Amino acid sequence: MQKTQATRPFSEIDGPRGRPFVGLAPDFLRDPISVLTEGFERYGDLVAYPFGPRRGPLRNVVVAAYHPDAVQFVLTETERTIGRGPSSTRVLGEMIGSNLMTTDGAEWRRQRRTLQPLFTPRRVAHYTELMHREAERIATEDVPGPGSEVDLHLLMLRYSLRMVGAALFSSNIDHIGPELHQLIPLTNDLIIARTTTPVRLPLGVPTRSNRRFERVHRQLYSLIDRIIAQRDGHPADEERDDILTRLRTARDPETGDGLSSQEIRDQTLLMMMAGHETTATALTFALHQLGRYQDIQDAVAGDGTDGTDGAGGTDPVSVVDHAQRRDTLTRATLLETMRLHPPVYMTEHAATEDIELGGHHIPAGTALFLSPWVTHRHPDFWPDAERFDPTRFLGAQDRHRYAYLPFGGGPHVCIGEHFALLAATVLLSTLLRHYRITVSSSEIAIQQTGNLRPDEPVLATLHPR
Ligand code: HEM
Repeated sequence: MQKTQATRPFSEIDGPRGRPFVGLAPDFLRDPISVLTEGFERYGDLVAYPFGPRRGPLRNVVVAAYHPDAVQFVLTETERTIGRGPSSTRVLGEMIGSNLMTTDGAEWRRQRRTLQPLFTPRRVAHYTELMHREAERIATEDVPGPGSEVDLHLLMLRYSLRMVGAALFSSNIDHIGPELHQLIPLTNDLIIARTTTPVRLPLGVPTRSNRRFERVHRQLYSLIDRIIAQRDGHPADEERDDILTRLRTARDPETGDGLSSQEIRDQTLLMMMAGHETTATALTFALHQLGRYQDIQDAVAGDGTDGTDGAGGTDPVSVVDHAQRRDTLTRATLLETMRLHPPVYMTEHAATEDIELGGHHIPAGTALFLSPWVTHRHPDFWPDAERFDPTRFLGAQDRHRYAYLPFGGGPHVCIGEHFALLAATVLLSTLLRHYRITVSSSEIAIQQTGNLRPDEPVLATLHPR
């Protein structure tokens, strides 16, 4: 680390005191978004949060960086002086194996090199027709009837599961929906509990919590094995062009090595878990916002159909063509939704060497938090931050590149970003061409374990247009 004269010591980073011995751990486990937001409002761009004693050998102080300059530093230094949060990554690995989210260094680079070509915008565009087919099915087969009330989140989970199932396995995986939707929050809870426990016994020690952890781990793998076996057991009429086939034939461009079958299980399980719920959450919040703001909804419904799509078009365009365009109100609506409700509202990192961040010295080993939720509301970068205004994302934008990070950034940027945005754009366009949506409540109660998700059904009425 290059220390400048002005570098201030770690101990001078301000932050809440927390409770004796345990610091803010209980408050954080209960309501992380409030702890992060209040820390920023009170102490500013860099905040020290005690998660144990503030001093002594058991000291555990986590630093949250909210200013886009510091966000940029953390994300772009990743794989150099900054790595993943060690405990959460280790525990995630115990649950879902060795994959892009649980490795770093040379092993992660090898995996990323091999998988990256599967997720380029051009490659992902091949799935647009398939996404449109699944979106039409949702609009025509899954909405109970004209003027009926639906749970938007359930509907979006169904869409994103079908879409992920079709893209990953060319299979209809509707039948695993109930099991998976029960397993995802359970998995999150177990991972958080094991990450934050003061004494983490090896999984081989048969404590009650270890046995539960192992049981859920086995259930997840049994699920992925059943899906793969079901898919392989059905001969395809034509050559399949799904992600599983591509994983099986993918080669590391540097060494020519392929992935083992265990690695393929781990990566597909990760993609199913990482891609499915996050996309559904983004869509649920987007539809809910549009239910609140009917004028914006009408504009999005007309986007692409009346020649005023912001992309200079003058003819109505199909959902599939419209989804390929970048500067559209539909896409801007999704981006603005994820500004206010980023499905991944916080990420954890750690300094692997001594660094300087926000003018302070940070010793190696310190855990670092970034929070899209807080940075996306930073008043210096987002005027009138609480206002839902998709036009922020239309046309030329000269804001700080790291003031917006729903998909992270730097080397570990979300590999599924283009896929998720495309799938969500297609669904939004399709559904709004069929229905006008009104919502029953102006707010969505939020559950914050793991990722963001609605805590209760998000009720809406779909009126045929
Ligand atoms: C709206 C939907 C999504 C959101 C908001 C989202 C968000 C994120 C974020 C913030 C990260 C960085 C995490 C970190 O730095 O610790 C990430 C990483 C990742 N995401 Fe996504 N994601 C979404 C959809 C998807 C989809 C559809 C897939 C898979 C097909 C996916 C697969 C991954 C993987 C594999 C990583 C790890 C990348 C690496 O470290 O190399 N995500 N995602």
